[in-house]
Amino acid sequence: MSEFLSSLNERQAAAVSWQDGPLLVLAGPGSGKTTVLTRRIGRMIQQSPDDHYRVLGLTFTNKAAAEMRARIEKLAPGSGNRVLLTTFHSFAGDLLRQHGHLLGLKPDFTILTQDGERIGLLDEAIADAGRSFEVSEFSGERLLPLINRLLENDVGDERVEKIVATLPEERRASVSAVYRAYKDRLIAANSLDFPSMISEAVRVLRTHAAVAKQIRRIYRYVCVDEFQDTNFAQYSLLICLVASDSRNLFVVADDDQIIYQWNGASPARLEGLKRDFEMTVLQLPTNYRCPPAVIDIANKLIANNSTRTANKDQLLAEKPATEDQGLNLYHFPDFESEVAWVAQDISAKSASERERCVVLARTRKTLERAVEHLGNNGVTAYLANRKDEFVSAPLRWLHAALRLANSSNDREQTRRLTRAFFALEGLQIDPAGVTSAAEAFEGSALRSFLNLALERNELSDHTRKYLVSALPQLVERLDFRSFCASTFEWFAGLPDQPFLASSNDFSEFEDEKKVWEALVADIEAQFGKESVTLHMLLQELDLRSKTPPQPKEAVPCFTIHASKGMEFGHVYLIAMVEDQLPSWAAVKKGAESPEMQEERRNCFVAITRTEDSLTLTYSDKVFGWQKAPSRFLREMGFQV
Ligand SMILES: Nc1ncnc2c1ncn2[C@@H]1O[C@H](COP(=O)(O)OP(=O)(O)OP(=O)(O)O)[C@@H](O)[C@H]1O
Repeated sequence: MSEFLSSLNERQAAAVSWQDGPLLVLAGPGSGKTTVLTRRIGRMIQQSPDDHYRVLGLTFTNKAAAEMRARIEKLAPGSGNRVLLTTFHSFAGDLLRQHGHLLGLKPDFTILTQDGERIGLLDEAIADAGRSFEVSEFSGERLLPLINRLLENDVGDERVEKIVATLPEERRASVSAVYRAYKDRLIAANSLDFPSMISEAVRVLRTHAAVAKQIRRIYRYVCVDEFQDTNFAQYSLLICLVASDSRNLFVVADDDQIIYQWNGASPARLEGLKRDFEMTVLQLPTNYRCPPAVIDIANKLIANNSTRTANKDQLLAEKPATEDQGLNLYHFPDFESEVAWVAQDISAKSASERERCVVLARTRKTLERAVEHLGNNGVTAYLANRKDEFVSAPLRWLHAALRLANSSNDREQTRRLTRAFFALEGLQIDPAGVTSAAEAFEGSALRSFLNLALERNELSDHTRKYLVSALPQLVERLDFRSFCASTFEWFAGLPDQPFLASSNDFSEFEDEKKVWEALVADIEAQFGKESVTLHMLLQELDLRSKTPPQPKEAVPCFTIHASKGMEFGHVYLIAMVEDQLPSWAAVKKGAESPEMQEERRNCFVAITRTEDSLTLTYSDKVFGWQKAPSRFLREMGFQV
């Protein structure tokens, strides 16, 4: 038997052996979906040494892409140049760097990562559209969610008015005009936001058949992990990428794990996929992760959702039952005693078992209490905080300098550069002065910054030397690698400033330096070091979270969304009350609402992270409010 099939069950082996045509692997948590996806890619590459086609694997997070790359490299060493494992956004970014000129984009386009920047542009688009809006009702801030939805749903200009049909007629035309103007503004500013990266990539492929044909020739096989999370624009991209004659699309998905409905994911997408690609469906019901008692309550819970795929197989536990079943439910008078107990229970475990624990909850607010109680019991806890931008002054300086080298007189980046410089050197350089000098000086804000800084007598020798040698590396030669190295040397040589070391400007520096190095290494591994240009580096950095890795010995406290795709020895799912899980919003929408079904899937995802034991807790009072036990506890078969 091939090494790619060893220890797999019959259905998993069938999925790994699948060669041509469309296959949907529809399976529950812990059933080996990621395993079969990576093994199939490894097998295909290894068994076709004389072929040149590439396999494209699309994921939602860079973490998942990196993990799959590592797994495939282990299975089929040296396969790197025949596989592209990347996120939808990174793929779209790469496509637009190469072909965006067909839409008027330059390869060094900027990604707008902050809502503030997008709102500013949208306000300008409202003015461009020449509509007389009442500002309070029709501001960029108010319109942004609607624009997001239109972009995420790949709504063409001609369909906008139908989509917003509930608005009065005059407003419909206005939304349509602003939508068009916003997209034009983005292109004119040589920038994109996250949703428009996907929709513009779709536009290139739809309007330029030769480009689509070339991509389909290179990537003869397309695979998607966690397909259930795709929004409509991502699905449209997929349709453009898969050749309609061969339909070599391999998708793994679980409709019971759709928890991004608010981001455009929908149970209907899987139905559309089956219909559009005439997918063969293969189910993998065997669960290798959870104890049988957990599988039992998971099956009972999810059976209450009415929008599931018809005929979906129940999960079957592969693990044998143990005496204690690995399942507990505890009830407390109030939330404080609940989290205090959880913290004590975790702290009483051995160090090695503690490392296998996780605390899960629907909201961060409840997790913050758990972190505090764990700390009181001498246990370090880790509450992941998604970070889209660096916050320490050294990294802010580095990032702003690189961004300015890429878009030479950007006011916002100039402002960030001068603020970071003040934190590092204690010297105030007026950003408006830099911008106006740049306008007179070939447009380079970095060059004008250098000139203005060098005029200042207060500049330390160490910093003067750095600026004189390093900034020209960047401005004249775009040698960002030497610039980064010189910058880190400059940071290391800055005089100790103990009063600053504890301030927010510096406290995260060491962590952020490691994150920077890891991100750059990851980007270079994905694209090949020599191919990474400055604008590519910046765009890819914008697509990646700046969150530092979890300290090894810390107990993670995750929202359910953050725990997706992971597994833990001991799971503590806390605050199992109405208004928490299910959320207040879902309770308001009603028992049969799509929101309530999504909450049930959240609960399903949470409990199926369990490898050995699941502990559910709830209390009568949460944050001072009387709360009823979660309806999901009853649905799982508990008497509450
Ligand atoms: N045939 C098998 N024999 C033994 N263990 C297996 C087998 N298939 C998968 N596993 C194990 O089951 C666990 C879950 O596998 P994997 O992470 O691939 O599942 P998944 O379906 O992607 O899960 P989720 O949907 O929750 O992300 C892993 O620890 C994996 O090693």
